[in-house]
Amino acid sequence: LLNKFQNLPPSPFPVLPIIGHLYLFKNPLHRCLSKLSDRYGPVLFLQFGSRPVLLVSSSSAAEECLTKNDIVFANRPHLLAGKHLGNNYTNLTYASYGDHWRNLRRIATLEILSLHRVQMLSHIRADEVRSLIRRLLSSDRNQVVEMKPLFLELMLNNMLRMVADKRYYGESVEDVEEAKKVHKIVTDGNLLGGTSNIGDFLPLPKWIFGGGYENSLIELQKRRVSFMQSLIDERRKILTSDGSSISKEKTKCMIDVLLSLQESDPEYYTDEIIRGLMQTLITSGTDSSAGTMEWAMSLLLANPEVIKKAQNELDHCVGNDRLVNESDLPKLPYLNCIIKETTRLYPAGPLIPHESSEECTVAGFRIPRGTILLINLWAIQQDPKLWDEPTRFKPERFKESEGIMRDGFKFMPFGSGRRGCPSENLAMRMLGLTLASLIQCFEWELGNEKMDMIEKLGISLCKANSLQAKCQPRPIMSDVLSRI
Ligand code: HEM
Repeated sequence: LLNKFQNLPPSPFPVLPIIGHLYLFKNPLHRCLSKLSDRYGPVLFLQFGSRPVLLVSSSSAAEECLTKNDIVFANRPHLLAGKHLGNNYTNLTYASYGDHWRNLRRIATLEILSLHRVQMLSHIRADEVRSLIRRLLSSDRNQVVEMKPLFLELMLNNMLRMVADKRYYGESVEDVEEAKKVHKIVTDGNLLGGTSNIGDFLPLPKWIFGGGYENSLIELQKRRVSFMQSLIDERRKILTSDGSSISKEKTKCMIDVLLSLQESDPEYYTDEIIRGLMQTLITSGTDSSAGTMEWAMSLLLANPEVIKKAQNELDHCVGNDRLVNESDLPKLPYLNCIIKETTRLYPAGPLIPHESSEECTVAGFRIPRGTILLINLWAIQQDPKLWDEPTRFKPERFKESEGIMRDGFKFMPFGSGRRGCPSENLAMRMLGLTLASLIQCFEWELGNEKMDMIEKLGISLCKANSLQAKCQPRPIMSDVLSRI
């Protein structure tokens, strides 16, 4: 009644004192919130403890938020993780909309993730995929391979080589102790960054809730800062060893580019800014891409006819006398449909978080300033009103669509608007090349009798239990495989 009077969107009843609607929530949150929307409507007003939340689960309301109200909703919610891991909300992912965020976003898109630079570093991705293939070739034919760590290490090597020209996993890693340290920094980051912290929503003293969590964040951030700084120092030493200035021609990785910018504008491009950008790319880039790879392979193993079709496409368009490469990807529309269908069912960011900086209206309702917006992308991408057999894995449904990873506001795994993912191009290359290579080179089967598709929502939407698979080199590719 009160909501109606204030023209707020409907709310499930009752709203309890202090905890609000928190009593309704279970993991995984995107599924639970989707059920609430089915029951109470696609535009809901919730109380996460003391914080007001607008939950949007229809494509038309999402469109309104990300077009007409895109600037109003271009902030991120301030949560404890962003305070510590996001360097007091100053990192690209966590920063509020404004000049600072715009600058970081410009540097990321123009200097680091531009088409040109991503293209220039394609040899890194090709190298790392070859290294993964060698690891799979060296495993015993009947051995069950756990895929999750392989994908995580692949994506980490990709990102760390792009960022710092260093690899930490797999073959030819010199310092094993250092590699272990890096692994721990990343996995702790995924764990803590993805933990929901009740203390963010309840106005209770820290010593009751969240004290231990906050201490872990602070301790992790110390380790991260010291690791990132050591990489910067190392690159600075290499680049300036001949006493000359850092010209653009000398730059091999992202830190180099940022250090060359630091030479011309030391006040803005401080080491702190460089560390923040490094950290953002490594944390946003690895878990999301590795998780999506694992979902894609799981769906393929559960649907062997789809692998066959993709193999036919590869044999036809690329052949069997060389490995697939990134420039083949536009010629592989069925592979593209597989990636789309994977990210439809398992979007890495199933609940996209924004926050309103002023009052606005959505679906005719009044949305107060400071409201957290959660767009339930997972629910929208499986909305039975928009999708035929929404829960089925059917890559063919994207047959008529073009290469782009968007279909209005009903399919947008990389988000949309100002805060949309700046790295779609890089992610699609990493996913496309890895998946294509695994399909081209191996026959796959499940490693255990039955596969589960249980979801776990951490920093991104991951498979709770690692995919177990068996693979055999395809005889038709034996010549190529003997040379890599
Ligand atoms: C399968 C892979 C990926 C998916 C599905 C994905 C998806 C997303 C989504 C849904 C968002 C939020 C959009 C919004 O708030 O409206 C996002 C933001 C972001 N992504 Fe990605 N992403 C992927 C890979 C990557 C990679 C590889 C990088 C970097 C190397 C990256 C960097 C970022 C950053 C920095 C943001 C925050 C941008 C901002 O707040 O301005 N992502 N991504």
